[in-house]
Amino acid sequence: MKTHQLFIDGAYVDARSGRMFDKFSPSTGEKIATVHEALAEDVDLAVNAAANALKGEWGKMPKAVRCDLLMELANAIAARTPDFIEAEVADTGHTRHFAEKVEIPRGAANFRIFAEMLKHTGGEFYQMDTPDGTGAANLELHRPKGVIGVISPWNAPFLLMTWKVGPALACGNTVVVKPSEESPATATLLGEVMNSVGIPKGVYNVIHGFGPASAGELLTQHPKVNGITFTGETRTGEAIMKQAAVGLRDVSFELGGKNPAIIFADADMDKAIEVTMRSVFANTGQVCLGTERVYVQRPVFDEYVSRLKAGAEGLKQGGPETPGATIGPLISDEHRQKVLSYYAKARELGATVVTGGGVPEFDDARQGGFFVEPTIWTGLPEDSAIVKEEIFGPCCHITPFDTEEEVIAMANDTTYGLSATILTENLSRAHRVGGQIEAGLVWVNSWFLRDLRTSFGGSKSSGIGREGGVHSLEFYTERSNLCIKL
Ligand SMILES: NC(=O)C1=CN([C@@H]2O[C@H](COP(=O)(O)OP(=O)(O)OC[C@H]3O[C@@H](n4cnc5c(N)ncnc54)[C@H](O)[C@@H]3O)[C@@H](O)[C@H]2O)C=CC1
Ligand SMILES: O=C(O)/C=C/C=C(\O)C(=O)O
Repeated sequence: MKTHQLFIDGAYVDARSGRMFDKFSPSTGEKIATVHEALAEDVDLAVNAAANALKGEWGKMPKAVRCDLLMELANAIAARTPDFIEAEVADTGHTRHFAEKVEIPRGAANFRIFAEMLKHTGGEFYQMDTPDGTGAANLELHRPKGVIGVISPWNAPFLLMTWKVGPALACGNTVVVKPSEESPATATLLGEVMNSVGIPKGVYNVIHGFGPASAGELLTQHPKVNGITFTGETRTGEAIMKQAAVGLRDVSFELGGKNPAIIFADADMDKAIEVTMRSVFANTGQVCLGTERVYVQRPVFDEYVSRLKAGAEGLKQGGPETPGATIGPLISDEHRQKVLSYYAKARELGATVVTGGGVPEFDDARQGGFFVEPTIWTGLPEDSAIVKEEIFGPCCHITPFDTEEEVIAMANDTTYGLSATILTENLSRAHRVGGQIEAGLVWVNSWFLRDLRTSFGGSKSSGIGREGGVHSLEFYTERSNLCIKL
């Protein structure tokens, strides 16, 4: 049984609050860890450690040295890949394949890319004329923002946490990370690796706990936190924004989605199935970028539905302990209840259940886990809760369409605007339709293809701001213009 302490000022410490909570395995339901919960005194210690580190060795470190250190950190994470995989799959129930191929390598890449980018980024310079003819020179300077509060979710814990910590540290900030209460392990383990490569103490701090009236709320309200970055549910984003308003702290939010996939009749059907099998079912549908609404042009509707059904029924359910498993459990019993409430609602609303819709039965340890059946519906109107609300499970609703105009209107008829996927072999159509989709990310003939230099984030209720490439550097620094009269 593991115990996860807090990581503050370069050391693992017990929470002064004296409070602990339990962490359960998503794939068996058994208790796997006890976690120390940070309350006011602990949060204060972590934030003060981060604030002090800005004034010490880290704050004075030349940019090139800092970036080299982060490259070393990326290599050290890669060297500890098996440990990170074990920690991540135990907390999340993810298949080993997903952790090995996607999550942990991206954790290392999230440090490498921003260290490389920062090292080679030049500055902005504007020369201006003045009435006396001597002119002036403007230098746009970038300073670290300060102490960054990182609130991260459980669906891809290491990937999403390092996506924030990587650029924050590359820009010279310090961080206090509050990982989800459902996934404390990899953020905690990272403290050990930070120490092993010599990242100065206080630069990276981890506090555990919940959101309201716990570590999350206390961190985002702390007056010495200068910026807050968050990935999670839209309503939580709204709560954090209110908390951040005191003291006018800057925020960067990546929030929920109800993302469409649009399959045109001219699409390569093998590709359409391959792409949407991933976009609907990868990580058991617990991906903010995932597809929960599929729109299929009428001539290929029946073929698409029957082939996606076959694909869903071919998935093998199981956690990291199950050889050959291709789809894992949901993160918690609470989340399973939420997903199942939508399964029940779909039935009440009269959906055609193409496949799934229930809880699978197992005759082994998986019976205690938080599994639900991969599920496909058709036949519901566009204004039903199933088509409008983020479910965050392995499920989608499929609607037929006839024209481009009709499908663009349906795709955009949502309060969200995170991502979309278009399947077509017609490049002009891809360009025409893709440009009209109100979402931060639109993929054509692919999904989750990520170039880390590009902007990442959502419009409407799916977020505030963009991270990725230079956009991360913009959020994690404070600009000042130095105007020198010549
Ligand atoms: N868009 C996305 O990437 C994600 C969406 N979700 C959605 O959110 C639903 C709820 O899942 P949760 O884990 O409860 O997500 P959440 O958005 O409530 O939690 C994410 C993080 O925010 C923290 N938090 C919660 N309330 C807070 C507050 N007032 N102040 C500061 N921190 C706070 C949590 O402790 C956690 O670290 C899921 O059912 C799913 O639909 C969940 C995770 C990620
Ligand atoms: O690739 C990224 O940077 C972000 C991926 C986001 C998710 O997987 C998510 O929030 O579900």
